[in-house]
Amino acid sequence: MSISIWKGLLQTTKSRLFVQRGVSLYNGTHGFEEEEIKKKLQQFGGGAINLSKEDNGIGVLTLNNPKLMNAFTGTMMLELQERVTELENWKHGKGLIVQGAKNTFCSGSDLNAVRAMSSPQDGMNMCMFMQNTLTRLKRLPLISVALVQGKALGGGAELTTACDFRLMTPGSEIRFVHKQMGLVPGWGGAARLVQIVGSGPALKLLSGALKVDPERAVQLGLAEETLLSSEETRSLEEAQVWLNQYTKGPAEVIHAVKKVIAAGRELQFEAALPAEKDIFGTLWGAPANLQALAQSTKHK
Ligand SMILES: CC[C@@H](C(=O)O)C(=O)SCCNC(=O)CCNC(=O)[C@H](O)C(C)(C)COP(=O)(O)OP(=O)(O)OC[C@H]1O[C@@H](n2cnc3c(N)ncnc32)[C@H](O)[C@@H]1OP(=O)(O)O
Repeated sequence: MSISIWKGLLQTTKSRLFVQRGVSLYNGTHGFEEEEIKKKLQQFGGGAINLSKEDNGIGVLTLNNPKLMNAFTGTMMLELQERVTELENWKHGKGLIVQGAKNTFCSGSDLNAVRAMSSPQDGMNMCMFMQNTLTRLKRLPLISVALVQGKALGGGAELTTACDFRLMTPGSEIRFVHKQMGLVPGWGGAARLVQIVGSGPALKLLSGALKVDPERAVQLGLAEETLLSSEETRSLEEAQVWLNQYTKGPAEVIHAVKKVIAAGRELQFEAALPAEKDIFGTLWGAPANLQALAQSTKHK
């Protein structure tokens, strides 16, 4: 078989793998033994990841560990994976808002757990587990927004990059503090930050462990806008109004919109085109398309 045919097969396989639900980045050959990692994370309890799914197709995922500024315990990492699996299977879902409880976002990993999991293998296992989950979160066929109230630090800052957009309240802050801990991002936050703001600004944010306020975040393209209210309930309402602009219409069309954009973002151009074709094919002549054709052709 010629090289070009092999290349074509590889790209088609990649584009098909890309859209499959729940595909893991890592397996045993990387030393990733998921059941072992889950047992380890289970030892570090506290907090919860709550998910409410509204009839309008908007979900609200809340990191709920306010005593520790919504730091991620081991069991919260496990619950986040469970919620992402639930969202992958939410047929009527169209949008997702990720927030923290008690008007602050997330202060990263629970340092009590970090101190107890300080072996290289434990660190790598937690890293691979969270990379898997946050990659699946980013690839959800929903339009996702991180509602940043208060502080988003370390792994919390990385979590904001695993959403499609970020909205920030007055006085809030995103900060990649990793360097100050002798670390770099490990949950995929560096790779995603480069995609969002470019390598130059990303290098400054990481090497300077810079505090990014809403104004600077908007300038960098890291945030869409600064909300009017810093009050917990009101800012969530503002975020829901913002997201509703983009989630009107049938869920299957919103899912397809997110999938073609994700394909363009993550695949080589020659692989993104067949992926887009396959996604287009699921809508052509489908109910939403036929209904639109039966109505007026004028777009308001
Ligand atoms: C891949 C990245 C990942 C990793 O390497 O595993 C990480 O994310 S490492 C963690 C990175 N995050 C941090 O270093 C943030 C540490 N916290 C702070 O800087 C501050 O707490 C704050 C978030 C800026 C808030 O400050 P402040 O408003 O002054 O409140 P307190 O500091 O008093 O915090 C209240 C309470 O919460 C506890 N807390 C806060 N963050 C964490 C955390 N990440 N892990 C565990 N506990 C945390 C803090 O200790 C206080 O508890 P009490 O002292 O018991 O009241």
